[in-house]
Amino acid sequence: MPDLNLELQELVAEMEARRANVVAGGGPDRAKKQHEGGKMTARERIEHLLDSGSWLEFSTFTEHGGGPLMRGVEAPGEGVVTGRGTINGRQVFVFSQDFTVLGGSLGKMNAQKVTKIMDLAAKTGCPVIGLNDSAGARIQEGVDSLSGYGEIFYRNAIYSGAIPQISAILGPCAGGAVYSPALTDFVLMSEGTSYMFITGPEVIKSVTREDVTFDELGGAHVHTRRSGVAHLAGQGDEDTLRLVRSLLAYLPQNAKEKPPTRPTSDPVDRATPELLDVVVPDQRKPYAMHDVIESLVDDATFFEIQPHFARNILVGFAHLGGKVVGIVANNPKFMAGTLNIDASDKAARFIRTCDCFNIPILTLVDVTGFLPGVAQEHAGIIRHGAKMLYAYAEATVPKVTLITRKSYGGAYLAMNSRDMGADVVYAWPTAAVAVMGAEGAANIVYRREIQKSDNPAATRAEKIKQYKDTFDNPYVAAAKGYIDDVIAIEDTRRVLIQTFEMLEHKDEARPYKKHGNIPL
Ligand SMILES: CC(C)(COP(=O)(O)OP(=O)(O)OC[C@H]1O[C@@H](n2cnc3c(N)ncnc32)[C@H](O)[C@@H]1OP(=O)(O)O)[C@@H](O)C(=O)NCCC(=O)NCCSC(=O)CC(=O)O
Repeated sequence: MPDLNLELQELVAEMEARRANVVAGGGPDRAKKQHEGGKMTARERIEHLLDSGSWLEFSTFTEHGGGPLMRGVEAPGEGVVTGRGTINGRQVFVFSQDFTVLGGSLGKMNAQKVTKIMDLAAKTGCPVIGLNDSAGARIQEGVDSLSGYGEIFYRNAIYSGAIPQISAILGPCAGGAVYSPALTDFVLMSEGTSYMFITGPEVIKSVTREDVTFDELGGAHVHTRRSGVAHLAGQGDEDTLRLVRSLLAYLPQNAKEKPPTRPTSDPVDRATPELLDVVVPDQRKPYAMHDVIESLVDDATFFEIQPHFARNILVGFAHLGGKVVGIVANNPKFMAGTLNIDASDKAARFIRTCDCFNIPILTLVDVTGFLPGVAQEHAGIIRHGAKMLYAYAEATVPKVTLITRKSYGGAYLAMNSRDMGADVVYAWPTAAVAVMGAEGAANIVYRREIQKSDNPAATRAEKIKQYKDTFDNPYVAAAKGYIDDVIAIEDTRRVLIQTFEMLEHKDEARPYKKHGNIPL
């Protein structure tokens, strides 16, 4: 009879030895290289991201998918660490690519580890967070690795809108690999240590002869400012992971739930007299829309998304009376708050994100119109601007619009006017709703009269005043029911909170369709 106890001890020891081998990943030298490059290892990142003690790992003993070029190759953990944990007590699923193992490259079994936790996340209705640090498709595994990407992209698309998907880019993310993050709801990058591109500097040099560094081509600075590919950037791994935790606090677990509430001691009826000094009636004086938002929301806390991209429009999350709202606001400080292609894309995407995840939308309007110009027209502002209209109309979450000052022309509609589906529209006494500004309007409508006049300048001034007196106010629109009420600036927080409360159980049906066809 063998000694059962001894046999069991040996089995346990074997499991522990195997596990230790996997946990060591590519070994201390490669881990050291990660640290020297200013990066954490895959497991250190998980520890920083999740609540302490909440980690439950899966697929620890998965091995690589084989093939002639993989004979004799060891890949402990298969280059990715996968499992579940909690963030502020709420369950999330995580995959963390391990650059110390074959450069975190993605092969067949690596992809299987990832898709397993994606499927579990979908079945249990929880967010998925991907920590990306990978050299891309595993060259030795050929088409199997491409297929692996396909399996992940497919799920990214299928689960889109069902559960939140967040990507943190903490190292290389190149070639086909970029499309998984691009298909998720939010992309966060780490400043200085991460990059994303379809083809790298060497290929670009050989094809187009352009000289560009990794960072200039696809670093966090470029993607959060110019391309709009990334939504937020942190200063290094720790900061980026902190941002992921913060972002999650504004999102529900899945499309069937509402975002968590956040208790606040900020009174729901707090008056905001400070806004009387911010929004002055002189239409030419810009003001900081950030100041307006911070005055209105709980604890002056606005979690801005894409703060450096298309700064003419602001989007982000905040709480009103403890409940999450998504805010879309023109920013008169930048390009006079006009709407252009990038602003339309940014806003439309954000509106749809809010709608997917049951987040009511507050729209703050101060807009003179779409940005005029040949470049914008030729680049398709019609197609892009249409996305905003579509996204607002499509959204069934509570939608409240507040016109702070100007709201002119097509942009009036694109900023969620009543006709475009706003549930309630408010205006401040400083608001003006018109087809265009008084100067432009007078020049067109009274051109002949001005030309014929003995004193064209005086006639022009008189006509401008006439137009202003008629339309430069909220009352024409209010009289026709396009504005539900003109409200006191200092009373706005209370009014907004009560209005969103009123809309809390809004239920709006749409006609049967397979899915809509948003202009792209
Ligand atoms: C990402 C890098 C810039 C990182 O450079 P570093 O100097 O930091 O690291 P490194 O080159 O020493 O790589 C670390 C370890 O990962 C291995 N390694 C790197 N890239 C790999 C890959 N794609 N497949 C398999 N192994 C790979 C290296 O051999 C090395 O192993 P060891 O530690 O044992 O020495 C570089 O590795 C690189 O350019 N890799 C190739 C990227 C690429 O072309 N991927 C395929 C994309 S095609 C694709 O995704 C499909 C598409 O584009 O559509």
